[in-house]
Amino acid sequence: MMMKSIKSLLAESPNLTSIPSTYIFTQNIHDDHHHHLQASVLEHPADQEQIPIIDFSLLTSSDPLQRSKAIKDLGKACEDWGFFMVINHGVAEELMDAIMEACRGFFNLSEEEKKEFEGKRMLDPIRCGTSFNPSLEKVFFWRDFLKVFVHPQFHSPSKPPAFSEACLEYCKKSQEVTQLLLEGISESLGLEPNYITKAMNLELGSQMLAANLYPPCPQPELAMGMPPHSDLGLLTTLIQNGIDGLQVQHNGNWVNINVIPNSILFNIGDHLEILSNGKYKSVLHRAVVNNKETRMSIAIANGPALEAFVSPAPKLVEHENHPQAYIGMKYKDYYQLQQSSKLDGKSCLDRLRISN
Ligand SMILES: O=C(O)CCC(=O)C(=O)O
Ligand SMILES: [Fe+2]
Repeated sequence: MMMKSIKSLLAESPNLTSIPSTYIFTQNIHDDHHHHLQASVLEHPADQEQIPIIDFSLLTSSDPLQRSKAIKDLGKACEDWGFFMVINHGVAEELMDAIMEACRGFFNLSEEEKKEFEGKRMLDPIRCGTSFNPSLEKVFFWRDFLKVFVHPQFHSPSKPPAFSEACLEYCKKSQEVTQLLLEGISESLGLEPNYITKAMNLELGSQMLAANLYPPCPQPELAMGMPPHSDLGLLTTLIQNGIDGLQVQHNGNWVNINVIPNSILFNIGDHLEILSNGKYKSVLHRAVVNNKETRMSIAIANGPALEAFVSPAPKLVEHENHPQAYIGMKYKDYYQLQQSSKLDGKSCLDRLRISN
């Protein structure tokens, strides 16, 4: 049976003042960062570092000097942070609003209607639920989700009616940006611009859209929207509904991400870490919750083809200085491993590390 969503939990107890004990995230109780989580999210300390901003229009510039500088900046952002905010990306604001509204519409369906999209198996193309993997978790996350495979085959829930068109269009447009970023990243690694596209067989690339809903939580300092994790795939695309809550780990600190309206966030996934032989690392990030407004985010995990075998690019493996640091694995096997495990830091990628 499907576990109760956060949405229905709140619908049944609209005056909830304390969260059920199964949502109390005690793992970090002695962690200062977590203790002061809420305060730091609301205060937005001005002196806090921020992730790099990439101006996409420079990356597509016809001026070779400007373009090569943009590629250098992109490489630096990947190396230093693994997370960056892209502006001037050309994806229309209306389109970003439309997909956000479509996802909100989905979450607003009745529990009965959503049942149809519950999805039981890992590779079911449409799957909605709550937390991450409730059957394995002792503590649940304050999050409902919808996951949809949108490439190479496009799938979409049939409800709400506007979902399919908004989703198709948004995925298509954001994919154009992702593709050019991956070409720039390829170049920044000293590889042919189309190396990643070819080696990962991106024509059949696996793209999974994950919509996250974080309703207001009466005790936000005790709960977690999404625990520290890295993403699978090459590059994740992330947008939100104007409400902050994402934190990224940088030099051992949790940094609040203040998202510039209408920008798109990107972050390095585990498979780019493998492909780059560890030069670009996937980054730990988490989502915190608040007690005022419903936060939504929409991620697209842009991965290799399910059948692609992912291992470090031979050009980036050097026996003396950069020995091969990860064993290769088929993307499909990694996907199934990750989705059927607990979401726990970089534990999945750790299994592929070679200790040199
Ligand atoms: O909600 C967020 O900002 C983060 C979501 C996320 O990390 C994910 O969907 O993988
Ligand atoms: Fe993530």
